[in-house]
Amino acid sequence: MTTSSTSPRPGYRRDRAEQERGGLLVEGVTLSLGDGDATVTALDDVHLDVAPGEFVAIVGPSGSGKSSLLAVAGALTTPDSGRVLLDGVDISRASAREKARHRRERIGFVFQSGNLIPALTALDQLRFALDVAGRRAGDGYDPRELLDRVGMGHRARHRPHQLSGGERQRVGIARALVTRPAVLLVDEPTAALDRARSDDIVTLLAAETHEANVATIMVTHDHDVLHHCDRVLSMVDGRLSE
Ligand SMILES: Nc1ncnc2c1ncn2[C@@H]1O[C@H](COP(=O)(O)OP(=O)(O)OP(=O)(O)O)[C@@H](O)[C@H]1O
Repeated sequence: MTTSSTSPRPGYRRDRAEQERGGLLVEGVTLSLGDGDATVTALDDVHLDVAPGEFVAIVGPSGSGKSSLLAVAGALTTPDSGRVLLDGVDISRASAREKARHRRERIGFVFQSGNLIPALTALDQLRFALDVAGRRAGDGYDPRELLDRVGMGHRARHRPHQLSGGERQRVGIARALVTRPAVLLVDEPTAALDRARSDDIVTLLAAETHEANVATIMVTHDHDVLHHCDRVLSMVDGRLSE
C-alpha cells in the first residue's frame, strides 16, 4: 500500500503535539528477520498511534508480523528503521540498559496464560513487579486495591496453581498495570480460555485501559472479543491497515 500526504496513514489519529505528550507512536518501522536468502520482512513501514486510554486490537494471519510489532513496541527488538515513541521519547535507539528500564517502568506485558511466578501468591506477584521496577509504596497502584479492582481481592493469598485460567489472567493483568505503565502490550490473552471467560477478560482489559489511562495494544485471533476494542487494525505481510 502506498501512503501519501493526502491519505492518512493507518493508525494515525492524533496531531503531532498530542502524540508527543503521551501514549505510543510507532513511526515508519521496518524489521527484517533471518539471514541471507531466508530473510523475512516481518514489519514493513508500520505506522501506529495509540492514545492514552485507547484500546487497539491487531488481528491477522499467522506469520503476518503481529508478535514482531509487540516486540518492537515493547523495546524487546530494535527495528531496522523507524521510531517508537513512548510518551514522546524515542525508545527504539536507547541503550540496552535504558530499554530494560523502560520495560520495567513504562511498559506492561500480558501473555497468553498469565505467566505468573509459581511460588508467589497473587498479592506477591504485584509486589514483586513493583520491587523490580524500583517503585516504593504510593508510587504505582496499591497492590491490594488493584487486585480488588480486577476482581481478585479474595484470591490474594492464592498461588497460581490454586487459580483458574481466567483468574491467573486477571492477576497477570493487575501485575502488568501495578507500575502504572504508559503502554500495555497484550498477546493472545484469551487463547487458553473458553468463550465466556474470554469475554470477561477482554471486558476487564477495556475497563482497565480506560481506568488506568494506558495505551493498550492487544494481538488476538479471537474475533468474538473485538467489539470491546476502540479500534481494530489488520496485519498482513508485515503491513498494518484499518
Ligand atoms: N527469529 C526469527 N528469524 C527469522 N524469521 C522470523 C523470526 N521470528 C519470526 N520470523 C518470521 O517473521 C514473520 C513474522 O512473524 P511474527 O511471529 O511476528 O508473526 P505473527 O503474526 O505474530 O504470527 P502468529 O500469529 O503465528 O504468532 C514470519 O514470517 C516469521 O516466520
